[in-house]
Amino acid sequence: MDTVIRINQLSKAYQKDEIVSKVTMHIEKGEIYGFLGPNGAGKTTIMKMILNLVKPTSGEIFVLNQPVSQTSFQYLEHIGSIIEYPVFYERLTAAENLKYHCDYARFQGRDRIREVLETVGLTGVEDKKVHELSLGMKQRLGIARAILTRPTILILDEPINGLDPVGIKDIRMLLLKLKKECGMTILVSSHIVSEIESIADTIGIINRGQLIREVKMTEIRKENVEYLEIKVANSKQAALVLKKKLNLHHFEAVDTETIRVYQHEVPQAVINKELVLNDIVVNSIETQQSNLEEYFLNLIHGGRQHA
Ligand SMILES: Nc1ncnc2c1ncn2[C@@H]1O[C@H](COP(=O)(O)OP(=O)(O)OP(=O)(O)O)[C@@H](O)[C@H]1O
Repeated sequence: MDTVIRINQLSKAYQKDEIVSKVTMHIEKGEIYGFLGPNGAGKTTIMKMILNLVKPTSGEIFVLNQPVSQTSFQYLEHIGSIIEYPVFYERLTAAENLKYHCDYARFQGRDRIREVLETVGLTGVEDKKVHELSLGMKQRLGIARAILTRPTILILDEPINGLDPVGIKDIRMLLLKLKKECGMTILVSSHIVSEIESIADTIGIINRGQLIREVKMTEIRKENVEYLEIKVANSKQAALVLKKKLNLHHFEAVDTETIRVYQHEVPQAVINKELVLNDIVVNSIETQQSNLEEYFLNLIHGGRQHA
């Protein structure tokens, strides 16, 4: 696979404060790269450095195999972006805002305006003034503007921030569509794991300026532990049966009615039968998987999170 954005040992300091520290990242062609980290971790600063809006203190950035330097701007025609939030002429219409962007970018293709509005699901609102649009619509209009000149890379800084569940779903669907139908490479940041988990191909986890993990989602799914969650009338008694009768030892009673079994060698049906034979009421038994949220919190806080 081609690496579209390669970042090597990138650092940024303001005065003596190093807010990005030796970050190395690889964003592959055609993937959605979820850039995850708590507020203030350094995500926006890294995105700004990729876009040549902030000068790195040290390290290297390559976009489409070309090194980014203070004087390189040509590569930016391959990138569409929204950093922080999209800013519009609020009293102009959606279409007028896009038209101005075409002029500004010296892009000859005004018929593309209708096309991008359709892509982002804003057909019919071209004549609405921007201040009349909802936050979710503004975000989608921002994405329409970012893809107007047909860039191959899209960089979005927390595009889901502040949106309601429907707005979040719309953006997720839109990003998947841009990846699938337009072959775009998308770098999208978020501080909320669940917003990105279902669409990302790769996750980069950043905390306090350091990239603590870059991992394919397929790997995370493999790494994440599968366990059997059993709901019983009395988890203490059930634990005794698991230990004494089935010789299991890797399990935990999460509360008085829930047991999680992390060993896989004893089939679910056998566990169920043994509990029932020993007069334990089993209300449900099902396979579960710890999710990215737990994985993320583990990495950020260095330990499993308990409620
Ligand atoms: N120009 C600047 N001068 C000094 N400090 C800055 C500057 N820009 C950012 N910072 C600091 O760098 C740190 C990282 O900020 P950044 O905006 O990159 O984080 P982030 O992960 O995008 O978080 P958020 O989601 O809150 O925007 C913060 O502590 C911020 O206050």
